[in-house]
Amino acid sequence: MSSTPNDETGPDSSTTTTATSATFLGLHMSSVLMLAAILAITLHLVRQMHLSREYPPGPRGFPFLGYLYVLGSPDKRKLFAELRDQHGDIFSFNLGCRLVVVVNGFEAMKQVFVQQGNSFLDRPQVFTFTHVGQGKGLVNSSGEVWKEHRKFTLNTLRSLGIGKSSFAEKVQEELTAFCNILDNTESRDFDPGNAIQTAIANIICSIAFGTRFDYDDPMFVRFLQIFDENMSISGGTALLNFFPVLQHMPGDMFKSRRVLKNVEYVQSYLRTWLDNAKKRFDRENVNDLIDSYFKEMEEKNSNKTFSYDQLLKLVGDLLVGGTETTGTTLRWVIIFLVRWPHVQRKLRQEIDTVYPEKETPTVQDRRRMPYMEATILESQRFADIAPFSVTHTASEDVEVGGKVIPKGSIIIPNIHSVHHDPELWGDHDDFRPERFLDANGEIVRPDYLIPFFMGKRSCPGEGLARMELFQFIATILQRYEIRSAGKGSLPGLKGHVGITFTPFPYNVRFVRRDLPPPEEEEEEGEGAEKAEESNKSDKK
Ligand code: HEM
Repeated sequence: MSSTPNDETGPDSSTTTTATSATFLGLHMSSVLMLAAILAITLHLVRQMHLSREYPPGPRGFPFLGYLYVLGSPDKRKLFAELRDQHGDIFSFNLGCRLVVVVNGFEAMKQVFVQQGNSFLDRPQVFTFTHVGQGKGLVNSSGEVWKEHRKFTLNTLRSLGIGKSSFAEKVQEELTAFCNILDNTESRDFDPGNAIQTAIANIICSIAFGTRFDYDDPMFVRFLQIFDENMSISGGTALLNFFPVLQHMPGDMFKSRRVLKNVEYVQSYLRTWLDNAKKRFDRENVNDLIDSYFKEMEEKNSNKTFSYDQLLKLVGDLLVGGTETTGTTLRWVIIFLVRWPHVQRKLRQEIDTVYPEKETPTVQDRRRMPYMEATILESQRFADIAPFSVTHTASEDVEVGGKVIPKGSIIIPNIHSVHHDPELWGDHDDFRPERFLDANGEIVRPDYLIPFFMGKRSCPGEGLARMELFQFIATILQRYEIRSAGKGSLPGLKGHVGITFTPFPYNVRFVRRDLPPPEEEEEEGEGAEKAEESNKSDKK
């Protein structure tokens, strides 16, 4: 039955049959709903247009969906550079239900994360932080939980002597095990990735539990594999931060269920370590981070947020934060030393001068080794392993440069835009440690080198990482010459941009300096020339 204009007079019409009124009611309701939907969409669009004039400029994309193009972009470093050119240092775009604000360049970053830093300390309330990170521990928490756990972590790392000679011995112990692995390769092609990751994870384990694991311990190997898998697949779950409804899709298209299962596995593994530590806890004999935490819990100091679950997350955070980052940096350093062999040669000379009797390199000698220090700084700048740091949110509406960064928006600090800013560095695409040395060969470290980020939420592991990088590189180069793999194939400068920027797997050779070179090895000079030549044509 078709509707007539009369139908719209309403259900009171005396001649209307029951069927007609049902149809009429249905049509009436659907028209009302449609009108309401159109009105809501119009209001939303008008509001968005109005608000977007107040927000930092940028592409707005489709209604409700936002700037989807960013999701398909293979390298966000390039996309953000283009958007910065078009819209300025602070630009924004909508993505699903969120406004994303990207902060570029050193001055803008200082303004947001230092000068107005107190309003940008928190983590956004989105899938990554609320579901994967459970809003607990240190990396994923905000407010009081974050404040107390941050203070505890910094104090404990300090009291354990991180960055000082007492702890340097622990790092050296691990390096002995690591060098055994390299010795066993007998100068053959070898991918050092797994060994590096295990060594660095072991150092965090000594800090957390006072223990280390064998490189072939099956449980530890499995644990690290799960860790690794989550680093590589968790990028896919980022979509759920912007379109949370997708969490409820059947199957596991975004790998979120897999990521959460892995998190559960890691938690249960850590729980057994914690349970054991709890059993042997002796408040008079506190030697590691877990014991310090138990002691704080017992004494009920000012810490109101401490709990077993928070500790579990904190230990996981230190393992994630401290293993992937330092390990990835070391993997890049090895690539750079093979691709720029004159840098490797200079470093070996410096090491041999400071340690003529092949004494064990120790962190106290850092000041006597400016070229080493400069190479570490340049590697951190050039590799830029945390190109977008970790996302923050605004805890209130904040005005920056005449625009409003609204409460709850997702804020991306674009560290890459600083480390590869031609105005700051000039030849930013060249690997040149000398940029950190003055005319007297002394270190100059500009404050716009920010691999550990800036402000109150900067990396608490900086001291440990700098110590590890120094001791690993100095010890490796004292013992080996690192050469390209067979047939002179060079490890590449391209990698995967995820949470960190990681190199693709590669092989190199660690040739013992104290043994005669293997017979079929080409002379260093030959491979070195090839490498220098290749760098000219193979820019990052
Ligand atoms: C070369 C090595 C490292 C680099 C480049 C690095 C870089 C960073 C960056 C960029 C952040 C994010 C700051 C922010 O929230 O914006 C961060 C946070 C963090 N890092 Fe590191 N890191 C390194 C090593 C370490 C180590 C060795 C540890 C372990 C002790 C560690 C533990 C953490 C933790 C727990 C956080 C979260 C801090 C917070 O939310 O308050 N990192 N790191």
